Amino acid sequence: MEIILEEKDAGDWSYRGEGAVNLVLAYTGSSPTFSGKIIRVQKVVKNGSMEETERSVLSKHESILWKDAGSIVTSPNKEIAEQMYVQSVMIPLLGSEFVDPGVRILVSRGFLESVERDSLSKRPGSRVKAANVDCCADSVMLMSDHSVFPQGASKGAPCITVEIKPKCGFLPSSSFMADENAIKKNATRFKMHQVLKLQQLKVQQLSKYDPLDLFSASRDRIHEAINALFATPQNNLRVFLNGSLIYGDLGGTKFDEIEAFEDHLKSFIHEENGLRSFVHLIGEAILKLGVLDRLLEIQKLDKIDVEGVIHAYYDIVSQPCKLCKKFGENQQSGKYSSLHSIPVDESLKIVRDYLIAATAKDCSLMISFRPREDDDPESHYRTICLGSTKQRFDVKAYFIDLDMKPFNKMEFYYELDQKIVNSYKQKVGVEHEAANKGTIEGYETGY
Ligand SMILES: O=P(O)(O)O[C@@H]1[C@@H](OP(=O)(O)O)[C@H](OP(=O)(O)O)[C@H](O)[C@H](OP(=O)(O)O)[C@H]1OP(=O)(O)O
Ligand SMILES: Nc1ncnc2c1ncn2[C@@H]1O[C@H](COP(=O)(O)OP(=O)(O)OP(=O)(O)O)[C@@H](O)[C@H]1O
Ligand SMILES: [Zn+2]
Repeated sequence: MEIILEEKDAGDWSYRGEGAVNLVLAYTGSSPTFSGKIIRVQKVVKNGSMEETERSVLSKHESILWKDAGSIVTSPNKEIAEQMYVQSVMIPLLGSEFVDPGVRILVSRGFLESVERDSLSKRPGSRVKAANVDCCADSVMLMSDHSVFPQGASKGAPCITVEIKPKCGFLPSSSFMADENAIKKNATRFKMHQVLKLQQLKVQQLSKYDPLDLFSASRDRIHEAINALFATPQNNLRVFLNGSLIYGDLGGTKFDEIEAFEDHLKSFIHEENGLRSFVHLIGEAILKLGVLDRLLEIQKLDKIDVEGVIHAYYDIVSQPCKLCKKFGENQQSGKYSSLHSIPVDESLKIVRDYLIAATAKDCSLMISFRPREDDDPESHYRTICLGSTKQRFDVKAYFIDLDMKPFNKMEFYYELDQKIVNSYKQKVGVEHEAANKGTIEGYETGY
């Protein structure tokens, strides 16, 4: 008989955290079916009207875009289409080892309403303001809780999990980028976006993290990236001990005291400088599992940058290209005309690849460690040895949030990109001016 979560079951699920699109709840009850599991519950934007047709099917253009990708298009509703996207698009690219596609389970409206009520006090105000639980959904995604190891052997051993949102790990080199945006070839999207986020008060300080370091495959640079993530975790780093947050910001909870975090590490890493060793442990896991290499390749499916892709988008939606119109006939007959003269299948591939890359630029990675004792039975996990203490750890890694990015976000993507590069150029311009002024003033006062 198919399981349906009803209102009476809601008390067994407790708020874990959320992103922009999903609320995540962990199971706290005693049923073996759900032990060690979480559910991802879709949210719906507040004041945004969602038509019934929008909920149940892909848009017309999405159906064309994904027509050859497994059964995404024939899925009976959007939730199943999302799951098919992970199965038919992301797993073949990322490999199945690090992806848990999850299963959908049915829920009643009463369950969702109850979950919404119970989690309200734990949710951050900004997220509550932006979206509610989508109480009209009829299913949620059930997945393993990747912040713990499944119960079994080594039961009772502590588990530490680090969650990293690596963001885009390469610099674009597309010739379709406007000359005045050449700065994009030298400054990462992450670094530039930080400037805009600071202006918009979305972050309190500029992050020290550089995604190019994390993806570099160089041990020292990876350590540098992880240290920077600890210095400015924002939404790029979280650490869990046995499923509970101990460092970083999740939902309404925030832990940013590095000393308190190091105290937690003491029971896990038998060394004074636990943080340094933990950073090494994460670095070894990234290198040994090779888990970021494939992700980077998928991110690089964004070959021509949004400044090129947007032209293909207008051809697909059969609208006059707003960019070519804005920048005039010269540009139209210039470098963008080649994009406007390709067959529609090629335009579709360009946009499809861009959206797949967008998923890979936005997902997160959860890497878990559990100490292994010499007399522990054989483990099917990979093992990492920490050089400094000679301790051995089981390690596992999973990507989370491999959601399909909506086709109708393309114009938004282009506009956000321009906003990011403009605010960064402005900042760099102001700094140059200030530096020049300083030199001139120094020159003047020096004589
Ligand atoms: O555009 P970006 O790079 O800011 O990424 C968005 C994320 O912002 P970030 O910069 O990581 O804080 C953003 O994360 P937050 O809400 O800021 O935690 C979302 O992940 C968003 O994706 P979606 O709307 O949930 O599909 C992300 O949007 P997509 O670009 O992945 O669609
Ligand atoms: N399978 C899982 N196991 C453990 N924790 C999870 C799992 N899936 C999600 N989480 C936790 O819940 C948080 C929110 O989940 P998720 O990133 O899927 O939400 P989202 O709304 O899709 O995010 P985004 O804003 O990036 O689109 C994650 O940052 C992570 O801490
Ligand atoms: Zn154009």
